[in-house]
Amino acid sequence: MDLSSFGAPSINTVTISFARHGERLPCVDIFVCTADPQSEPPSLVISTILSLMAYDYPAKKLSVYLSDDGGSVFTFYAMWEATSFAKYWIPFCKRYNIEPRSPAAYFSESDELQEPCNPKEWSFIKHMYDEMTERIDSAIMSGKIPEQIKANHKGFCEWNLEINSKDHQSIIEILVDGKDQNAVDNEGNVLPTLMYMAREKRPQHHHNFKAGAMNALIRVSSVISNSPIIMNVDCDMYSNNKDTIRDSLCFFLDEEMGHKIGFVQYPQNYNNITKNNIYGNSIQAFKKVEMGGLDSVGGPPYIGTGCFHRREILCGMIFTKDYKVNWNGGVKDKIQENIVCNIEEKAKSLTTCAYEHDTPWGNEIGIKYGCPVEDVITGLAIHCRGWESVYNNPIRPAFLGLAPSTLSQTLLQTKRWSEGNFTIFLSKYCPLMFGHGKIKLRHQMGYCIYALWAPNSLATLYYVTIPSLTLLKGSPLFPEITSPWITPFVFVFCVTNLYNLYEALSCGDTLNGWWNVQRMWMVKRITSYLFGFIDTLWKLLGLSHMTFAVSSKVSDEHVSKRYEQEIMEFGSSTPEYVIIATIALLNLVCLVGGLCQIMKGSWNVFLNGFSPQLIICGMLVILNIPFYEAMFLRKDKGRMPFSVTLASAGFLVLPFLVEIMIPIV
Ligand SMILES: O=c1ccn([C@@H]2O[C@H](COP(=O)(O)OP(=O)(O)O[C@H]3O[C@H](CO)[C@@H](O)[C@H](O)[C@H]3O)[C@@H](O)[C@H]2O)c(=O)[nH]1
Ligand SMILES: [Mn+2]
Repeated sequence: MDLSSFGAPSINTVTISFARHGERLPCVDIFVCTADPQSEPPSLVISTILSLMAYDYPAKKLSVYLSDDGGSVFTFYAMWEATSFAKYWIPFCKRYNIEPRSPAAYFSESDELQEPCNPKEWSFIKHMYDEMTERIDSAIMSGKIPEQIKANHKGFCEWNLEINSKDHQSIIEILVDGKDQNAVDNEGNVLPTLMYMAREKRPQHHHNFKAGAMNALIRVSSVISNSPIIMNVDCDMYSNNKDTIRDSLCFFLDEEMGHKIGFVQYPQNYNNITKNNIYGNSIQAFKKVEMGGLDSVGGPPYIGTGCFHRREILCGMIFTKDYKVNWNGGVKDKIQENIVCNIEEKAKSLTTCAYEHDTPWGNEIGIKYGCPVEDVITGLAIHCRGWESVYNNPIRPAFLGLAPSTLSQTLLQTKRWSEGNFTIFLSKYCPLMFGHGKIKLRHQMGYCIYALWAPNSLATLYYVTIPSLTLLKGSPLFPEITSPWITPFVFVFCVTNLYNLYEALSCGDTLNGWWNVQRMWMVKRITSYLFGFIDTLWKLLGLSHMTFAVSSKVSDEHVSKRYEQEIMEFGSSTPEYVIIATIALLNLVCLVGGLCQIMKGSWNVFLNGFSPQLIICGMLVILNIPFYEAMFLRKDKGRMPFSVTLASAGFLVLPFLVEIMIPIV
């Protein structure tokens, strides 16, 4: 997508400003968040960290910060290991100009030596990497870290017996101090600053999930590097392109328009999407067309990862026409303060549970609290303060991460997002309750549409049940094709779907992939959006509190195998599956019943107007094929649990019982 057609600065003008800045290039702080060593394994986290440390950007201007909400000694240990490995990895990457710079991704992409590396060196680095991951994994397996390793860093002392992820003091450890003359790689080049943070957690204090972690990082980094640009990624989103920092700065440094730009957002790309996108997690048209198109109306929303912000705008600054940037942050502070311990102590005091009490943090300053999509609502607030944003979608993806790889994880993630979007919608009308009254209607329009997911989920339920029932019972509860208003409806339905199909195919999706996305939309509407809606109402009534279920980035061997083969994963019983199975069975039973009636000749399908029912029901049955397989044909562990099939068969009988008692006329 050519951004310039939407009014964004073109790369040409920006390359010029880049050349002009030279040594005066701004410092950049990189934030990485992790929350749970089980769903986000430490070796995954450090691969991301290493890819970020190896950016093609002056190392003395780069600082990488990890926030660990899991407060895990294993994550800290992995970070300590990564510090030593970085001394070999970074010069290796730079010497041979390799991509991607996440060691996990690099070695899994190329199990064999790649040109132009020196074979000996390549094997040496690979061996070193394998040994490191083995040490980390075996420490995790055994549940403890060898004493001789612990003796190497004072940081390990922070973890005593009483510590757990929900109850611990602030832990701040500077692993590589960029100001230290001795912090160099094995070729004597400066290393980027590297820091580990686990903010204080106490059971009686709410910690505001990722938003709280990001805000703690903003404060901590302000006393360490205080760079004017902040980039953030989720712990699975490794850098896949060594030039991303330079590319992004081009937008901020643009002489004509740069001063208006608050943040530069990259798409969320995944490296684990199957050929036909079985869970519909990657929608190319959304990434290529819709997000890009938003550049013409002030820019895309902030989507939580793969984003560069000005520090000032994250701290609440309002845009003014004569806004002037000070690009000097970062370097100056590095020279001023030099005693690591002092800085660590100061940083700790900024990450206590009580620090934010009675302050504007989480509202006017920093990432906003109280919304499960803290990213989107924060981005909207930034737009409301007058800033624009830019979407950049280079051909070589800037970041690659992990999409949910089971059905339940996908539905859980969608539920969180639907709750979040619904909360944004409500925040307009209940500002007191959510404290985000400043969102303007214009910025909100899109979210009104999201909010309609609740009625939408009900409408979907209607369209997946009533046509079938009508077909079976022969009573027109579902409008017939002959009624005057249904014709335009059918026309609109067909045209939008055909256009949608065309767009998907032209953006690189497969036909099968498009079909899978349709199935997932249906499933998400009758489960995630429905439950998301109910949960948001619960919260509104004060009956429950906000949660943030971290999506798992690992699955066991058999589960991943099925994922690669594009076999849907069920396995355990959940209410969502009962809904899915009930609807699927209902469609099947009704289609069979309807067809039997036709065979018996009791009504002429094409003359008395039941053909739309037949078509819709038939399509739904085809859409539901993987669910029938999961219920009746599959033998593997990921099949639909028998209890779910039984429960849905029970629910299926209900409408027929109702009919016996109150006959449908
Ligand atoms: O208490 C928490 C919970 C989560 N996280 C981190 O937040 C990130 C996103 O969590 P994940 O489970 O991967 O959620 P996704 O649905 O994949 O995340 C998308 O949606 C979120 C909002 O719902 C955004 O915050 C993310 O940036 C965006 O990638 C991960 O790095 C987590 O480690 C924390 O740091 N603390
Ligand atoms: Mn994620």
